[in-house]
Amino acid sequence: MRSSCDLDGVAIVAQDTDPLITLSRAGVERAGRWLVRGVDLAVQPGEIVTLIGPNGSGKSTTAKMALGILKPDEGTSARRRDLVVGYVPQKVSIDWTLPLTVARFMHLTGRVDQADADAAMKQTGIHDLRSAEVRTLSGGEFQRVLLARAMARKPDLLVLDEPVQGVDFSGEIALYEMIKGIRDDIGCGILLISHDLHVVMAATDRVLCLNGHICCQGTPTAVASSVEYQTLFGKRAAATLAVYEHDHDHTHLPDGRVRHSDGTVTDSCHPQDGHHHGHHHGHVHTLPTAEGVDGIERERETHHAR
Ligand SMILES: Nc1ncnc2c1ncn2[C@@H]1O[C@H](COP(=O)(O)OP(=O)(O)OP(=O)(O)O)[C@@H](O)[C@H]1O
Repeated sequence: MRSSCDLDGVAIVAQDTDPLITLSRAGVERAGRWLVRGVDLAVQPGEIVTLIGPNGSGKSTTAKMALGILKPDEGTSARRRDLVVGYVPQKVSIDWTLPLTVARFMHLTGRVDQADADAAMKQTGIHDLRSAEVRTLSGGEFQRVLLARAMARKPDLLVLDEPVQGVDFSGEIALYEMIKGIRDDIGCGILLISHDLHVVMAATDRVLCLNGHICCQGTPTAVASSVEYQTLFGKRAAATLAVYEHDHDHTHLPDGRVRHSDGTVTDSCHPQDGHHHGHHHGHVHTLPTAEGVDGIERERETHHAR
């Protein structure tokens, strides 16, 4: 049984068997423009859902709607009652001139039990860094500190906005292994945001590709058994990474317009676009880049080059 929507347009889900968070046909509009529209999304306990899409495609906006930070202007956003969320945002504002140790940073926002903070620091491998100044940490260490801080809350849902940013390839693999380990240990749901359009965490149950709406969704393909990927990534990486093959029936043009499968061009995506399942290539998102309009295909090359 669900309670009715409150004044914020955010429904509270009463039943423990419902998903942790649910978005139904949800959208956010600013200054007459839909940042995202028509988004259906649910995350169950223990499930890993990865949102992918190019820069500005609405991934963070979607996550913020799911968390209730942003109110949908259309559709609904529902969360389980008393849902505990661990959120690692894309950007963290810190006054780097102030001395701040890792141990203090763990308690900076919100109350966290010391025992939970210690356990989280151990699990993310940063316990030995607890007396270190946050400003001296490497990118990978700082991401692990953010993860530890989110975990110490013992969340039902962990929301990670680009957790592997600023982290090198082996650090990325280590972080993905850690995130999977957290899910296995505490059984929380995980909503992961990534701008890598092709390579996702292998433990991902479902991938949603956003570009102002859900362009396509499905399960990634495991690459662990592929000799080609083992050669490219190494054995450990191939076991941790998977490939997502897109399936779109329309093309996003560099000027923001959309070409549909029947050849017509419209100013924006229709909310009813997408929602396709299955996996095959044969689509192209053309995005403006310094060199021209080669967004996705270029990213694939970049990744293979690593
Ligand atoms: N408050 C706002 N007012 C107007 N436009 C906004 C606002 N917040 C975000 N946007 C715009 O909405 C679009 C989606 O932003 P969002 O941060 O959700 O994208 P994203 O997919 O997470 O991007 P990135 O990969 O670059 O982090 C962008 O074009 C952004 O400029």
